[in-house]
Amino acid sequence: MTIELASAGDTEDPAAAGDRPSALDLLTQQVRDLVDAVVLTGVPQDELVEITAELAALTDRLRALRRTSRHPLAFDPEGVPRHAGNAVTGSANPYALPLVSRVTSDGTIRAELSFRQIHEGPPTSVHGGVSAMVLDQVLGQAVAVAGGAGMTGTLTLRYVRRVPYGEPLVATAEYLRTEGRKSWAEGRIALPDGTPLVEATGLFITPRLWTEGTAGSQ
Ligand SMILES: CCCCCCCCCCCCCC(=O)SCCNC(=O)CCNC(=O)[C@H](O)C(C)(C)COP(=O)(O)OP(=O)(O)OC[C@H]1O[C@@H](n2cnc3c(N)ncnc32)[C@H](O)[C@@H]1OP(=O)(O)O
Repeated sequence: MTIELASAGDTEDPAAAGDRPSALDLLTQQVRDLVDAVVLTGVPQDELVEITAELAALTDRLRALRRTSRHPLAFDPEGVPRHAGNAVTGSANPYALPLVSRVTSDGTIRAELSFRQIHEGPPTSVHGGVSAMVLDQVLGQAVAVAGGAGMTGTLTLRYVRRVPYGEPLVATAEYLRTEGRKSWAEGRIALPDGTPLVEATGLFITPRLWTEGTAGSQ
């Protein structure tokens, strides 16, 4: 198999890399696959011991050279914040789904997603905190695209129906209004036919420090 990689240095600038995955993106996806495999594995104990030793060696190889800075925050042409290290969207963060959002013609943030078994809370259902994390992100993106980027002040959720994993779902969010440094948004995780599973409203506050010219240093 030939894998066409983004060229060296592109990892810091997704726009420059185009649609080609970087080596770091591929590593990250491999680790996600690994995590899924760990949750579902049924291999015998002695095999688990051997695999653990191999993973420990790989972990040491990755630690041989450590980043000294965070992944940078950038904005795509639609104004959606992109951050490779983000816990929900990060292309370089194995913990992230990753969630890929776009802005629709009416300004709605829309992301198609599918949770996995690693997101399980109650048996056969997605953990409520994981749903909250996704909604925090898309609501935050909605206010950011509208020009009111901020930190979450409050996030209110209504869990309407159980959220399944392994099925296609849609997360959407709309900017509502701004008063001073406060902006509000609402959103939901729904089935593809629009049936709501979790609904959310959120207040996002642009920290005083950001308005004083130190954005991104928090
Ligand atoms: C530019 C780059 C942007 C990048 C963004 C990418 C986004 C991507 C999407 C990411 C999405 C994920 C996002 C995440 O995960 S954000 C992570 C989760 N949230 C936090 O960690 C926030 C922690 N808190 C703070 O940093 C500060 O307390 C903030 C910034 C919120 C306010 O501290 P600041 O010193 O600036 O404000 P102030 O004290 O002068 O108060 C101002 C006004 O606000 C009112 N108030 C204050 N707090 C609350 C509250 N909790 N609920 C309701 N109201 C609150 C207050 O009464 C006052 O009202 P009024 O008296 O004026 O009426």
